[in-house]
Amino acid sequence: MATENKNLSEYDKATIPNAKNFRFGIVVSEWNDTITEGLYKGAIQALLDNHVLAENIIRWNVPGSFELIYGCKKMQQQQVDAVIAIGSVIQGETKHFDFVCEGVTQGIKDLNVLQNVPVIFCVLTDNNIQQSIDRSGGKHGNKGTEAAIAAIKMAELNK
Ligand SMILES: Nc1c(NC[C@H](O)[C@H](O)[C@H](O)CO)[nH]c(=O)[nH]c1=O
Ligand SMILES: CC(=O)[C@@H](O)COP(=O)(O)O
Repeated sequence: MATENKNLSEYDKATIPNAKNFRFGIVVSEWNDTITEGLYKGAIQALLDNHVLAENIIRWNVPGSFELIYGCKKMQQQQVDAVIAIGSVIQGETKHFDFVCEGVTQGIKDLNVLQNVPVIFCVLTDNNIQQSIDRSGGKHGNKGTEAAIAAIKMAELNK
């Protein structure tokens, strides 16, 4: 099912574990920060709505999505139950988009394989800014919300 056929912000609260005892790390890329801040807002709201305590959420910024790999690796060491990687990669004139997207995807996959703290992939990889707007609080909802719910579920799984 493509994103256009579902709303990223919708979830059944009855199916979400109570997250009041969980700690979360959120690493936010500064590239396309109007988008990444929108994703962050969605994630924070969903965590708080599911009883996560504000003092149990750590936020770090990194320059771009490629640096999410290193930032999340360090965040895994902060006694958190899950990490959320937030980025926005938008196609430009060159193939750089392909390399950034592939690199961050593989890097975050590796962190999930090599370490015992789940890292949630909240990285938009869009053809244009409108697609990013639509997925960070626009008509398709907020991928940050989706990522926060995934983080709670994975933290519960990892208990
Ligand atoms: N073009 C985008 C980038 N590029 C920067 C890289 O992520 C990285 O910071 C740089 O190559 C230095 O290592 N990053 C994004 O997050 N989004 C983009 O659209
Ligand atoms: C994803 C990118 O690195 C890209 O937005 C950079 O733009 P360009 O390919 O025009 O250099």
